[in-house]
Amino acid sequence: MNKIAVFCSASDTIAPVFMEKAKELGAWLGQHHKWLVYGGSNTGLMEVLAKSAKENGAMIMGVVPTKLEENGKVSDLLDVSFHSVNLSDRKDIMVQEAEVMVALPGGIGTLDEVFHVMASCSIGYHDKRVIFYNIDGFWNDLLAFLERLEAAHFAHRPLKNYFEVANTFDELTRLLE
Ligand SMILES: Nc1ncnc2c1ncn2[C@@H]1O[C@H](COP(=O)(O)O)[C@@H](O)[C@H]1O
Repeated sequence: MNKIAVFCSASDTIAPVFMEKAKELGAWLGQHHKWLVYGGSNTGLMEVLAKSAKENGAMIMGVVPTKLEENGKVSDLLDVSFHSVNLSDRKDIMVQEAEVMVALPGGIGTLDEVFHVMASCSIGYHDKRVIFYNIDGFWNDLLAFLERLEAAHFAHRPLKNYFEVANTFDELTRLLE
């Protein structure tokens, strides 16, 4: 896969382990000549990831909503930028541009992106998957909840059709190669 979207936290105050793992992924993207497609913000895991990716040779595509521009939060690292009107068309552009989406730890913005991709896949808009990068078991509770809702027949097809889980960096890179 060549174009990889990453959803991840915009927060600067999360635990250092998440920053380190984002940096490691960024370096891998660069060393393997990938395109990073992401939210284009200059904060949190997004900036750490993009900086490391760029330093290692990746091309950086940011999908930037107008609000982010108005608030002066756009990263200087972008090689290509798409401008979106809001968060809804931003997600569509990211899905359209990337071949796969990786979910690093994040908050409601990241959750919104993950569920958008899985829901739009579930009704046939695309066949792209989310990979949950489960750093330090960050996604365990959400994955358990998804299992519960599937066991109670709230899923129309097996949810494993829409996502994969990488518990280690090696597992993640194997899925991305
Ligand atoms: N206001 C936002 N700034 C940057 N990125 C955003 C914003 N709202 C949604 N996003 C997207 O969601 C995540 C970051 O949001 P978190 O709530 O910190 O998880 C990121 O992937 C952005 O593309």
